[in-house]
Amino acid sequence: MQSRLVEKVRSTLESVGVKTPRKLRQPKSDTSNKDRRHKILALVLAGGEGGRLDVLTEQRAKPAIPFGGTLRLIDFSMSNCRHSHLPDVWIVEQYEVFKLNEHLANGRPWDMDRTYGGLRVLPPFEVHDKNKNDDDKNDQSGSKDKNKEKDKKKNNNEKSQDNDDGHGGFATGNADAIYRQRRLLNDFSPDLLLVLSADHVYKLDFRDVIDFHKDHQADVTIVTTKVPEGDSASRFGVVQVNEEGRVTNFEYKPKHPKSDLVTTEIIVYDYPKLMDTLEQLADKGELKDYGEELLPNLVKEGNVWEFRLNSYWRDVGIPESYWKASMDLILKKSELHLDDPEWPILTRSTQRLPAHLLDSARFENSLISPGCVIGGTIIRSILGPGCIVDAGAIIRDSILFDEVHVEEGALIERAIIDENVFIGKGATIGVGEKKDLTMIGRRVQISPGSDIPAGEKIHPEKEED
Ligand SMILES: Nc1ncnc2c1ncn2[C@@H]1O[C@H](COP(=O)(O)OP(=O)(O)O[C@H]2O[C@H](CO)[C@@H](O)[C@H](O)[C@H]2O)[C@@H](O)[C@H]1O
Repeated sequence: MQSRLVEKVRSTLESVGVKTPRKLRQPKSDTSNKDRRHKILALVLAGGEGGRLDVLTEQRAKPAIPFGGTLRLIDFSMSNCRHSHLPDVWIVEQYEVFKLNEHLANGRPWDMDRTYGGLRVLPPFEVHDKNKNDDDKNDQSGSKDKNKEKDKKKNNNEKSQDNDDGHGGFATGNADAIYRQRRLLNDFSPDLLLVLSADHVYKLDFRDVIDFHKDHQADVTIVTTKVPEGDSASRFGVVQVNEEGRVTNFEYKPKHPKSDLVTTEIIVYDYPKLMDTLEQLADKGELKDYGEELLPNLVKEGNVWEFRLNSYWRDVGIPESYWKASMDLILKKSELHLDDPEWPILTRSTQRLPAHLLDSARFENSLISPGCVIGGTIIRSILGPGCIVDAGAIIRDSILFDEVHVEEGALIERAIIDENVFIGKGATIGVGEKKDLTMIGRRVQISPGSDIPAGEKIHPEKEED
């Protein structure tokens, strides 16, 4: 009744040329779990080591890396889930969980901290190991066959770190990570599983992909995009499609890509089909990443479709692409439009005072986060919360994470400086002919007058006890 009235108001307004707000437009399909025909679960894979990001992921999970000063990488998948009104979002974790969990704050930044549904974090876990218990009993009874039993146990462990039928333990890739959580997933029993990574910069209404998937009665829908400008298709899953949009070929990071169409790591699966396939593959051997066995197998079966994303999408899994996407925030602001009031990228931010820009400060096209105190010169750079840049220091084409202190006379060029770094008076970082990015890990102290040449990577200092 109410919706008919809303529809009438909307059509009257639009008939006289008034653009109606999103709230009044026709609602998209109902993704609420009350619709038993399509129970949808979003699964965000956030447990990879992200080793290609070098010193930035030595002490934190890739999804928890800062982006644009105040955001973290996982904010993009989380905000897209929230704005797409997905009722259940689960996060699969494994590597460096503490900082990530602190940021997730039980889902509060995305209004997902609910009693029923909302955010659920899936850490790696151990389950009952019958072999282990039997061994312990034998040990206690002082059996003469102790060594024989130990050998048996060793062989079992070599098979995998898991137990009984493969639940739990640490995953060897992201397909394996999904399969290891199958008990919880099966209990929830979704019809569709939306699998996302947590290291991409984009905005997308997942309801459009889900509608497409249902319309095509697909086994799998892969969101694809043209390989981003200046990037190489070889570091992605590369797909070929026919004229109706069916995926005809999938190659995992091929040396010689046959197309410029790549997967965005946004994939909708028919859940029973996914589990059947994982089950079959697990029987044959290790599951590893889904690009290695899972997707190629499903594509061969012939019911995998592409949903083309034509708007901004960037994978930021290597330093160069992370740096470029960060610079896009400054140089291509309108393309990304991160402060769209209808689709804001939400985050858990700490309370800070506004940035304090001193008389001596000079700026060119930069992003300065709250809590900064700036006396120096900042050119095309991004500063996270709480940075201090003393008068006479110059920062150019660089990214500083939280709480970096740059002293007077220091010069920083084309560098990524992690949180809590101190850069002493007159030090130079990344200055020279070489174009390679310079990266300084967390808590590193650069002494006054030091020269850190372009391309250098300095490992983070160990956490204090
Ligand atoms: N053990 C684990 N537990 C939980 N999460 C984990 C995990 N291992 C990795 N992940 C997560 O999975 C996501 C993707 O992982 P990577 O960034 O390592 O893969 P990559 O982007 O190279 O390939 C990816 O994208 C290409 C498509 O371009 C696919 O073909 C390929 O299978 C896929 O890994 C990340 O968000 C990561 O945190």
